[in-house]
Amino acid sequence: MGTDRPIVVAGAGAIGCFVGGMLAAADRRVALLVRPRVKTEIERFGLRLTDFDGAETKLGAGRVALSEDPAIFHSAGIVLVTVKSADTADVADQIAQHAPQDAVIVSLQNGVGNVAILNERLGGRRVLAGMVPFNVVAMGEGRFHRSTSGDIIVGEDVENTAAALSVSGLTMRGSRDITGVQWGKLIINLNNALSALSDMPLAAQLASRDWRRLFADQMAEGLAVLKAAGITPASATPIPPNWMPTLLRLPDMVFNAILGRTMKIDPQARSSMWQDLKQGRKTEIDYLQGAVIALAEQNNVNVPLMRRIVALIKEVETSGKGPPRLSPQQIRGVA
Ligand SMILES: NC(=O)C1=CN([C@@H]2O[C@H](COP(=O)(O)OP(=O)(O)OC[C@H]3O[C@@H](n4cnc5c(N)ncnc54)[C@H](OP(=O)(O)O)[C@@H]3O)[C@@H](O)[C@H]2O)C=CC1
Ligand SMILES: CC(C)(CO)C(=O)C(=O)O
Repeated sequence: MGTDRPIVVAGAGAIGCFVGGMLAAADRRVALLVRPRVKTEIERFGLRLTDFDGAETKLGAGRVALSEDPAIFHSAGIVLVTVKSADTADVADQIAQHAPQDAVIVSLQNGVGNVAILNERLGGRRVLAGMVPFNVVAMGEGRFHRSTSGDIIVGEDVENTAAALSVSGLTMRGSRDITGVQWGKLIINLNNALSALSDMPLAAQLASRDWRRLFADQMAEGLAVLKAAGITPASATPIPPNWMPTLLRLPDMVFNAILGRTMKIDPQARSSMWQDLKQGRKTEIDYLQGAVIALAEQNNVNVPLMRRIVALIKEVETSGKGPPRLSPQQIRGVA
């Protein structure tokens, strides 16, 4: 695979620009497959990567290659897939057409279905699942802000791709149970919709016990589905996924003490689904709640809260009016 060949980022948005930018800042050769809007933004402002701990990395536009043309994959050693799940099939076809056969493809996407789509379309190339635990918000003018802590987890492989991609300020670790890690992340991602419907920063939401109880109730539905389906979710933090509903329901003081010890989260954090609604884009709800609901149906488990949340998100997607600022009671349908 060789890290002397470029790392090509397939889809330069919040995650793609942050991860690609951190790799470029560590002198890796990085190329971004970009949309025209993002290309213009980076050409004008360069990249400014800021962090929850106050770290800041600036890169001039020339530090990363930018192209709208998928021919940019032609000499890739590693391709990082960072498009939203609905775009995976299209970008996979572009990679299949242009990337070398020995390029390693790493999905840094949420959800549990992207790797299967990539494998199906990439004609025998090596595809690894990855999990990004932290939140990145596109702030405009070339700034991408990482607002929560955590290391990226990548499926373990003999070539140790995770280590090859680890640089100062951005650690990637290998895991033998990447499928469990992805399911564990999906349970956390069920909250993306609640963040989007509330229009609140994640830290403010987590500070409210009413919101935490709602998070917990939806997660409990999700965990019951995984249990019925025989799936064991794994955690990237010291807190096992199955404990999360109980922890979230704890009184503020106890909850804050535990959260403070396990992760950092700053006031800017907003879920990727909030960013989608804010920009009038379709969300990944079908790939997050949708994947759990499909399993619930196969295993005869009721998930009424999750179904209501999906319906609310779809309403907002259709209206195009952006995050609707609903309260926990409105989301539960009791207000
Ligand atoms: N943001 C976050 O904090 C986190 C996100 N994730 C996951 O990471 C993945 C990426 O999310 P995020 O970075 O937020 O998404 P973004 O929407 O910010 O970025 C994706 C980018 O890819 C572009 N794109 C899509 N298809 C193509 C294509 N064929 N060619 C070129 N560009 C393309 C999109 O353009 P356009 O919009 O014009 O289609 C967009 O600019 C998702 O699965 C998300 O769930 C995981 C952890 C945290
Ligand atoms: C916020 C975070 C990190 C966890 O839900 C995320 O995965 C997202 O925004 O999509």
